[in-house]
Amino acid sequence: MKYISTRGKAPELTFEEAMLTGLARDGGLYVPEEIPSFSSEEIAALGGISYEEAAFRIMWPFLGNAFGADEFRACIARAYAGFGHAARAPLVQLEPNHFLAELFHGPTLAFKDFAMQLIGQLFQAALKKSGRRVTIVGATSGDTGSAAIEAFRGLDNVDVFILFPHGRVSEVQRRQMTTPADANVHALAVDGDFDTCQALVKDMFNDFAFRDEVGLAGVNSINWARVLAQVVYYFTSAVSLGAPDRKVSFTVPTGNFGDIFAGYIARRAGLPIDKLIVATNQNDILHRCLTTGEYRPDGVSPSISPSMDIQVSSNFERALFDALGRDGAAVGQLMDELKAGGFTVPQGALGHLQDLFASGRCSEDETRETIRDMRAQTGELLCPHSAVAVKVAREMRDPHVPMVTLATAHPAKFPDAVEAASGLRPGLPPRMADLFERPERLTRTSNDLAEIQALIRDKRAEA
Ligand SMILES: Cc1ncc(COP(=O)(O)O)c(C=O)c1O
Ligand SMILES: N[C@@H](CCOP(=O)(O)O)C(=O)O
Repeated sequence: MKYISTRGKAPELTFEEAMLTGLARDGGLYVPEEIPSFSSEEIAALGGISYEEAAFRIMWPFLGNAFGADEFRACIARAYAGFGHAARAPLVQLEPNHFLAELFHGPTLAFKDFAMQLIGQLFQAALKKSGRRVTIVGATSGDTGSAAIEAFRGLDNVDVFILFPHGRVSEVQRRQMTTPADANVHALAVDGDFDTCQALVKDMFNDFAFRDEVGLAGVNSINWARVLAQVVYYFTSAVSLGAPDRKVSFTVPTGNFGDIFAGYIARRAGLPIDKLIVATNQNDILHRCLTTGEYRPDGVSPSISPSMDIQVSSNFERALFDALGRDGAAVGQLMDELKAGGFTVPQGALGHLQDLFASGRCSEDETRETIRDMRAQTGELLCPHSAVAVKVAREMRDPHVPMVTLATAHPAKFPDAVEAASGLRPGLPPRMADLFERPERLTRTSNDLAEIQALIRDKRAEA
């Protein structure tokens, strides 16, 4: 199994190399050269087995010979052992033929734990063998950062630096990043928004001298392993609703396009998915692009679903690559235009994207109304991100096809917004009950690349 860059100019890599590399050296993102395909019998056989066994069967064909089968099974077992629900990704019914996949039972209460807990294990296994030391630098709008810090804290061979937009994450998210005392993890509060943080991370990858000096690695969804681990719950959800004999649709609260791209991979691998619906908040660049073909970021507008406050959506590049017939030069051209302000998706590629993805948008008022109504009608207390998706799913779903809406975070990560909408203040699980008493440790910084690189060098030297 080989991995190739969406810009077509970086070396082909194995799964393990792609995982440890993050961004390709030509600025592109790694994707599998070919997508393995599962037969109807193989999909049906996922029914009734554990989440861990399903995870093994789905991911294994993507790995090549990166890990031994027993070694990979052990990594999966350790990754999901700390989840607070036996099913890992349980489905609850909201209304006839509409289900919620609760993806927030992991250690940091967001869907990011599904991938991050696993790649924490895989990094550890790979680095132990090679004796390498890496510096993980990640950008977060709140959830990736806490999941990464939780997955990598205290590990040998890894230093972690998470850049988050100062003042633009919830207090719970910030404290999840700033309260772990482990010396190898560092939370950096950066002036700017998530796009600023993500651009800084990409600039660090494109500075080859720095990249090689510190052994840079990435755990944002630019890392293929992140996307792969998220493919699993599409299969497990669909199978429990009748796949492969029945088609199932999904609505996904979307920001960086990683989660919905995992759904696209599941469909390419043979899962009978009817509609894949991109749900955006008021930062609706993806919805606008999928309807008009114009991709022109016009500034992030802070919302009550802050983890989706993104305008430069990294993984859209992976979808464009396929829509453009895997033409790396054409992708590179559009990405150059993006740097200069934006691009227009060529007609043929737009038609292709529209066949693959539907989309909808949810305003701030609609998010609040959905939280309130769903609590009253179903008893389910949604986080604002999940509410964005539930609203879009209810508007766009075919009542005859089961719809799974992904619930990507626990409401307790956003207690102020949820309380303002529903009158109920969701509480943190007992293991996090003292989160607000724990001492915080963070570094404030400007968004100057050289300043942040110097900071990373200093902190690595102290470790
Ligand atoms: C709670 C939550 N929901 C949805 C999203 C959007 O997911 P993606 O960036 O994979 O599109 C994020 C951030 O990524 C998130 O943290
Ligand atoms: N919403 C994310 C943004 C980063 O996305 P990623 O999936 O590319 O890591 C966050 O919470 O940090």
